[in-house]
Amino acid sequence: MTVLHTQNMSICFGGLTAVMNLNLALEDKEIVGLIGPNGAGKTTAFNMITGVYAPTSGAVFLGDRNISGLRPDVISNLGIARTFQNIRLFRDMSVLENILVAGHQRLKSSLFASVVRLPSYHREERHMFEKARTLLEAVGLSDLEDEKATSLPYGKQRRLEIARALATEPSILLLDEPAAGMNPQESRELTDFIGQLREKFGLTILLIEHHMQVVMRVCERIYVLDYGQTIAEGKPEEIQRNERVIEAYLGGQDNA
Ligand SMILES: Nc1ncnc2c1ncn2[C@@H]1O[C@H](COP(=O)(O)OP(=O)(O)OP(=O)(O)O)[C@@H](O)[C@H]1O
Repeated sequence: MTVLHTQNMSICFGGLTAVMNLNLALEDKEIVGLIGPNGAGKTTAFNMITGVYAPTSGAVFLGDRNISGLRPDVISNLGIARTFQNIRLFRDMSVLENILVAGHQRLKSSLFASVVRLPSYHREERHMFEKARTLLEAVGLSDLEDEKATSLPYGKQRRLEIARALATEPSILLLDEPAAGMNPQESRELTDFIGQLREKFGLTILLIEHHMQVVMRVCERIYVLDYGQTIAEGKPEEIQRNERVIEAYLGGQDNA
């Protein structure tokens, strides 16, 4: 079952077509890679799927619903979450507080209930703490809940960022270069972690990544962009053999 697809999704910035006629489909619980050289249009594709930009032409569908151009918060509420290339944590907050803030959008209590602290709000708040702790346990950060977010080692900050995205209770998770800046040990752990996330949270995952070992190990299917155009789509072994891909991208990478 296709859970998300784009239909000839395109965007122009002035004279530059950053993404042209992208037809990408995610099947339920698939892990799919989106790769390509710098400036190929990968993050821009994420930005259109998550409502940061509206496509200039074409559309994004979540199930049967056309979500093109909806606001990012609306799209997040519909179950699409993302992480960013540069880690975006609340630097001075603890690990637990970072999760609590992210889960806030799922609160049902009214402003009035929270301001006068009605029992219903207390119940919901307690539930929020329980959920945040369950999430931290699931991503292996339980013992660090009181640490300042930025005091964590890099790999753990990435995990926390992913946990923050999960706090919005998504069904689809978009990861933008999660292995960026990681050492080989951390990126091996990340590969396993992404696989576990799908199982634990029943997620469909779309992954932008330059680290080819991570992509080839974790993705079941891969789309390759170059100058905004889709130059290949297929299984990892097909992509590795594809001449156009090798020429455009893999050939220039020493970690391919
Ligand atoms: N808001 C914008 N205004 C103008 N040009 C933009 C804007 N956003 C992206 N671009 C351009 O669109 C193209 C695609 O950029 P994008 O960031 O999507 O590439 P990418 O594949 O994610 O690259 P990288 O791997 O380096 O992150 C680039 O030429 C970029 O300069």
